[in-house]
Amino acid sequence: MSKLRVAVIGAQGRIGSEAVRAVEAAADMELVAALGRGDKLETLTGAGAQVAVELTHPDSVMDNLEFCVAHGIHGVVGTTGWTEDRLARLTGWLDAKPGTGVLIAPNFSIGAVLTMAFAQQAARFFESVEVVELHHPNKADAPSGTATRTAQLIAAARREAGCAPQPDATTTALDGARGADVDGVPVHSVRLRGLLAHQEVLLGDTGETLTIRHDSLHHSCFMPGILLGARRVVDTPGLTFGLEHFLDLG
Ligand SMILES: NC(=O)C1=CN([C@@H]2O[C@H](COP(=O)(O)OP(=O)(O)OC[C@H]3O[C@@H](n4cnc5c(N)ncnc54)[C@H](OP(=O)(O)O)[C@@H]3O)[C@@H](O)[C@H]2O)C=CC1
Ligand SMILES: O=C(O)C1=N[C@H](C(=O)O)C[C@H](O)C1
Repeated sequence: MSKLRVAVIGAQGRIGSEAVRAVEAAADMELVAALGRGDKLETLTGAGAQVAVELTHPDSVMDNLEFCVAHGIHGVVGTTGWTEDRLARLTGWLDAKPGTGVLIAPNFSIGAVLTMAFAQQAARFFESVEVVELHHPNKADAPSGTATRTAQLIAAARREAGCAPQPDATTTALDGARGADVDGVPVHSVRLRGLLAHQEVLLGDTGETLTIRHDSLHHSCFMPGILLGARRVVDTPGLTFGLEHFLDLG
C-alpha cells in the first residue's frame, strides 16, 4: 500500500519539529515537505502532499489553510486562535472544494481530550465551575485554545441542563482578576517558565469540590493525535472540530 504523503508547516517550531520526527517514524507515512517561515507554499503542491499538518501561529494559519484547501490538500491543524469568523471563512473554502477535509484540534493529547469530555459530563452537577490553564511564557494566545474549547463545552452542557448562572458576589475587582469570560465560564491564564501545557477544571458545590487536572509534560504527547488525524482526515471531507470525533469515547 502506498504511504500517505504528509507535509509539516511550522516544521522548526516546538511542536512542529516533534511532528516532523513523528511523521518520519510512522511506517505508513512519508514526510514530503517541512516548511518554515518564508518557505513557499507551492512546495506542498510540488511535493504532492496529500495532508498538511499546520503548526504555526494564529497570524499565519489562515493563509496556509486557504492555499491548502484551494489545492485539495487536507489539513490537520493544531494552531490556535479560532474565532467564529475564522471558522466561517474556512468553511466557505471547504464548501468550494468538496472532498477536502480539515481537522482542527484544540488539543491533540488524549488526556486533554478526556479532560474536556469529563468536564462536559460533570458541568451540570456543580453550581460553580472555573478553568485555569497554565503554559510556557512563549505562548502567543490567551486563553489557550484548549481552555476556550473546554469552557465552551462546559457552558453548552450547563445551558442544555438548564443550570442557573454561577454565583459570584464580586462588585469591585481589578481588571482581569476574575479571568476571561468564555460563555459565562471564568478562564484564568498563567504563563510561567518551566511549564509546558496544563489545565485544571475546578467544580464546586455545597461542601465539595472536584478538580480535573491534565499535564502535558513533553510535546510527544501530541503526536499520536496528529498521526491519527492525518490518517482519518483524508476520508473525512469538510470541517471536523476536535480530535474527539476521531476517537471512540463511547
Ligand atoms: N493543538 C495542539 O495539541 C497543540 C497546539 N499548539 C499550537 O501550535 C502553534 C505552534 O506552537 P509552538 O510550536 O509552541 O510555536 P513555535 O513558535 O515554537 O513554532 C511555530 C513555528 O511556525 C513558524 N511559522 C510561523 N508562521 C509561519 C508560516 N507562515 N509558515 C511556516 N512557518 C511559520 C514559526 O517561525 P518563527 O519562529 O520564525 O516565527 C515557528 O518556527 C500554537 O498556536 C500553539 O498554541 C501547540 C501544542 C499543541
Ligand atoms: O501553545 C501551546 O503550547 C499549546 N497550545 C494549545 C492550546 O492553546 O490549547 C494546546 C496545548 O495547550 C499546548
